[in-house]
Amino acid sequence: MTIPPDHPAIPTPKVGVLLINLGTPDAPDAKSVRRYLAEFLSDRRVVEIPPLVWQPILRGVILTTRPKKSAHAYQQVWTDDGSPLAVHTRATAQALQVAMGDMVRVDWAMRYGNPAIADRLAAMKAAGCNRILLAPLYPQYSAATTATANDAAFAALKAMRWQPAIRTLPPYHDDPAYIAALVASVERHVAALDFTPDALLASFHGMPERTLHLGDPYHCQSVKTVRLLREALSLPVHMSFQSRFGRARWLEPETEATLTDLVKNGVRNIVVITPGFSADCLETLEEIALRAKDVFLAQGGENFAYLPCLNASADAIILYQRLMSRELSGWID
Ligand SMILES: C=CC1=C(C)c2cc3[nH]c(cc4nc(cc5[nH]c(cc1n2)c(C)c5CCC(=O)O)C(CCC(=O)O)=C4C)c(C)c3C=C
Ligand SMILES: [Fe+2]
Ligand SMILES: [Fe+2]
Repeated sequence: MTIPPDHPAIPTPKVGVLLINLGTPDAPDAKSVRRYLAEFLSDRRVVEIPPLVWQPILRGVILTTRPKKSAHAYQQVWTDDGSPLAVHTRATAQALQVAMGDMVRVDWAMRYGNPAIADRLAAMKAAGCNRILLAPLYPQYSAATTATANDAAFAALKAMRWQPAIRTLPPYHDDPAYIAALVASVERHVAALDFTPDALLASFHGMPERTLHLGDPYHCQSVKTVRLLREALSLPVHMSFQSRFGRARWLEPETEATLTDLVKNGVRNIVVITPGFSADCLETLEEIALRAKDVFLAQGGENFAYLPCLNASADAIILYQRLMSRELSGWID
């Protein structure tokens, strides 16, 4: 059949980008934190202990003690608009939507809690998206973050009769656009400080050490990010791993121990960045900007500045536009 000349143009495929972050409680109270931790820590990609062993410990010990303590920590960083992780991720999606224009629909979701990945995928599909790029916002690949975000998306697709076509964003730990965004952000924030730093510490979220021996790329990708930062910055750059959980050995060196060693070695003025986090959250704002700062100053440090994550900054939007446009090649041109 030939298409008559007055046939309406075939509609351009509706392409979507779903930014995915880790997830956060709905409110900074023990009940909401408990619900969030129960979902998060029951994920077998996060805690790789057989459920018959792990669930009694989780239900009997962790979920009876940790929610109250964590809720107190969340209260110290909560904003009028909600949890920082959600606020920054939403702002990033909104700014990226403006940057990418009408050809792409940009949405955001959380792996745990709200907005749920399944709900946002359904909404994108209902809006006509038949090609979707899943973009877990983790520069360094980890099964506990990147893989589980994609798992949740594929589980949602499993229930769809008519699935959209899917692509996933690879890790971008050594992408020149990511390093350039971090360097621009560090230089801008350091120029605005009222002290001159002796060194910079890049603190990454920790992982159990066994994941490194099993061949997971997270540690090596974090080390490469730091090497590239070192080559681009004029400050001495150190690295460490934060947010230990449980009794197993985690990646070393640990952040607070590293800060203590740096003071012993004469560093008095430090800037700390958390390049493994795309958005500020409990782990950066409470653990680093508040608690790690106290440790550094108590050990004899004089000046400590935590520099924010890329969040929804202009540097971040330039980076994400570049990353997403590359992955969308052939879908939008
Ligand atoms: C086994 C435990 C954990 C692993 C493995 C883990 C890996 C991991 N996490 C992030 C990013 C974030 N984690 C956040 C909070 C958080 N992480 C754990 C445990 C593990 N993380 C817990 C128990 C918590 C909750 C808070 C607490 O009770 O201490 C967050 C912040 C969430 C927020 O609401 O602000 C982020 C982000 C990465 C990148 C990662 C592996 C590379
Ligand atoms: Fe974590
Ligand atoms: Fe923490």
